[in-house]
Amino acid sequence: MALLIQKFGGTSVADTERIRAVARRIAASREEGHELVVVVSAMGHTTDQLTGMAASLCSDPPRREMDMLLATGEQVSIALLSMALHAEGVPAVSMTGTQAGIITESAHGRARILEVRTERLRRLLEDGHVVVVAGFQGTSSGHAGTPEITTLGRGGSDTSAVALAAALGADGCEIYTDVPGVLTTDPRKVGDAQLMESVSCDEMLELASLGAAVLHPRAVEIARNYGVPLTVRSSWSQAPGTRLTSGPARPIGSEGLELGRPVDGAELEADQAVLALSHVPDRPGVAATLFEALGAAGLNVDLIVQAIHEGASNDIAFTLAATEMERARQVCQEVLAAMGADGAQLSAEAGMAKLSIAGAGILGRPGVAARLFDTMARLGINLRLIATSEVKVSCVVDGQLGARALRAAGEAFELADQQLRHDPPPCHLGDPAVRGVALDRDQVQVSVRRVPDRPGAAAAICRALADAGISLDAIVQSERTHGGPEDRRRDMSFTLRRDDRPGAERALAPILRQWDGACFEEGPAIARVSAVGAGMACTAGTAARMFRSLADAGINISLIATSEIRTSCVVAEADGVRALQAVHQAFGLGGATRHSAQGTEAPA
Ligand SMILES: Nc1ncnc2c1ncn2[C@@H]1O[C@H](COP(=O)(O)OP(=O)(O)O)[C@@H](O)[C@H]1O
Ligand SMILES: N[C@@H](CC(=O)OP(=O)(O)O)C(=O)O
Repeated sequence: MALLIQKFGGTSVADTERIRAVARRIAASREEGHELVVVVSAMGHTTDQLTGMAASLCSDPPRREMDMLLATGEQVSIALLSMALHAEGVPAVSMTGTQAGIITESAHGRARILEVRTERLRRLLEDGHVVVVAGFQGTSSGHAGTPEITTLGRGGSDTSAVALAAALGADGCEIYTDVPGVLTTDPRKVGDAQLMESVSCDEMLELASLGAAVLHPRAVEIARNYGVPLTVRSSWSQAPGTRLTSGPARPIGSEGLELGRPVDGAELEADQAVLALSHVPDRPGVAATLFEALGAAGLNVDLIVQAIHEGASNDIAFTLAATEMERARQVCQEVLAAMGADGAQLSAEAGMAKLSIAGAGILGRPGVAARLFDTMARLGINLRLIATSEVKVSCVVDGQLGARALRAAGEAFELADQQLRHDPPPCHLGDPAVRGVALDRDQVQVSVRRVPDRPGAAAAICRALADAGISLDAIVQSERTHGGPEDRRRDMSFTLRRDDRPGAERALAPILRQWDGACFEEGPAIARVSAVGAGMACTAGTAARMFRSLADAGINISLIATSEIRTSCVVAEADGVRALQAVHQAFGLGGATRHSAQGTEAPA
């Protein structure tokens, strides 16, 4: 007999017929002897409909009232499912998040779970009940100690389910949805997407936060932190679905279930070089040609960043081992000459070091990157290049300052000596370079022009955004500079969530006023296509293959950002789905089996 948490998403409980089918499935699990806690979402697109109703009445509804409204969606499904279970002869009790003991922060609309008080759930389980819990919601103790209904943010029922599994020490958490499991990409957009039997939590964290809606990244983070056995399966079949694999678990600390220490370790990779090209022509195929040539010369590139800048030409920078710098410089020169890129400039700097902090708690906490950059700024260390992902933040700094930078990062994140590593071993050869690809159309690209090129500038931008609760992705500094040595400026581009754009402009206004001539600039509508795989860092040529597939489809790349296990390209919004299809095909991810989603896409 096992204790299982089963979560059924909105599509699986979209109407009473489906609720009945879910009840039968739960009854069958119980027949097998399992103890069950069931988490459900609101029926179908209820949450979108409620949000639409609120918007029709008020342009900026109070967050407290939004939580009060949205929490009703899940309350309908728990009651109906419990009734359907009674009809199947299963003793079931429905519980709101509050009744189930889900205690959260007081941040309305995006609350993190602090703890789950499991006494009542355990008593009901001992009495033989199936407990049906409303996902996506909890309760805070409020400012004056008064309990308030909170919601966890869109897609939050996955988070509720995995948090309950962690707190109850369940034997497994099963996410039932409208697809057979985690596929190589969204089957609604790519017809031949294939099922993955297993995927690591690190890879899933990236995929989920880059657009794979099948699992919420916060749920993956909890599963990874506490070692919850997690599977994703279809509500309509008995097939085993996808198993998530994670490293060793850690005990639930006193700091809050979702708020544990965000950073697990820091590492420094010495002897790096930065190659930088500026004023490169902005047309499809440039990045592909360059990185193919580097790959053909046997050069393994690590981080890559690229963005379009003033004059509609590109700046591209990448890092690799310093021992390979001269050969890389030669290859770049040859490629630029062959392209006839007369106005392009090339620079190469050895003696650099890459400092990285890693931890599943970085996800959704923009303050973590900001704290790292603040720490560097206080030491007067300039950031040559920045790469961010959901589980890692890296920056390239002057190699002579590397050891100091690592120590300071260790102090800032309260890391013990054994959590600080010099020159970490390379990744495991044999991991697939690309497991899956994802498309995110919820992002916008923005630029901040004429940022002072001195320590602390990137930190100030990240800090201002972090204080406003805004996460940045893909931060790219231009290679070209404006102004003389006294007042040298660079442009910075980044992507952020579409909803956050107005808030970002407001948050940055005070600092931009201090930097004479600096300004905020919105880019065109974009889509971000990303490839993710644990073997990416040790498989030469992966990025080049992605760039080539886009070039062959005639798609221009306006921004490139990589981290260890992913490469993201920003393209025009209209090219998004075609870009996803091209990249999926380029890595041979398609197959003969057809998997389709049962639900309908959420209304725009
Ligand atoms: N890599 C992927 N694998 C599987 N499904 C994906 C992937 N990327 C996006 N999806 C989409 O996620 C959807 C499931 O998530 P969601 O609609 O939130 O389900 P639920 O209603 O069960 O919560 C699928 O219908 C599919 O279109
Ligand atoms: N009902 C909430 C929570 C949720 O997780 O839903 P689903 O499991 O259907 O993605 C939402 O729509 O955001």
